[in-house]
Amino acid sequence: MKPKARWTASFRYALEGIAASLKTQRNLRFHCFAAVVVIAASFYFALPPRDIAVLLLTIALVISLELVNTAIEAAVDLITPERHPLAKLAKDAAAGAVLAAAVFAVVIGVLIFYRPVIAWFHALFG
Ligand SMILES: Nc1ncnc2c1ncn2[C@@H]1O[C@H](COP(=O)(O)OP(=O)(O)OP(=O)(O)O)[C@@H](O)[C@H]1O
Repeated sequence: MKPKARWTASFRYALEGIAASLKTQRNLRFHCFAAVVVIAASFYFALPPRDIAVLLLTIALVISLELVNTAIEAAVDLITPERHPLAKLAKDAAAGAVLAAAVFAVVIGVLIFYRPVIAWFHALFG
């Protein structure tokens, strides 16, 4: 395969992975929806580029970990249909990684949006 065709195929497979994960993983759909809301809010509140960059990085981290979590779940299910403590550890640790990133994402969101939202409320309701 030519290098360009190989690159195109890899890109297509990656998009297929994202599409398949979106179809099967409700949490991933929720995180993508939350990401769209956060990005829209960051433009609405005219946040400085550095804050938007931090939010984008945080969103990328959560969504990427959600995709890795999906991959680990699939790999574990492929390896063993039986209950095994290591299978549990793999799935729970992967889910824990998503949870840790999501909790810190909420903290980062509060830190960044706190002032503009308070100012917005003051402007609206005096
Ligand atoms: N093969 C297994 N051996 C031991 N424990 C398992 C195994 N498969 C799943 N579990 C336990 O059950 C939990 C739920 O697993 P499941 O495969 O249903 O994924 P999930 O967390 O429901 O993810 P999702 O709903 O996003 O697919 C895991 O977090 C783990 O604690």
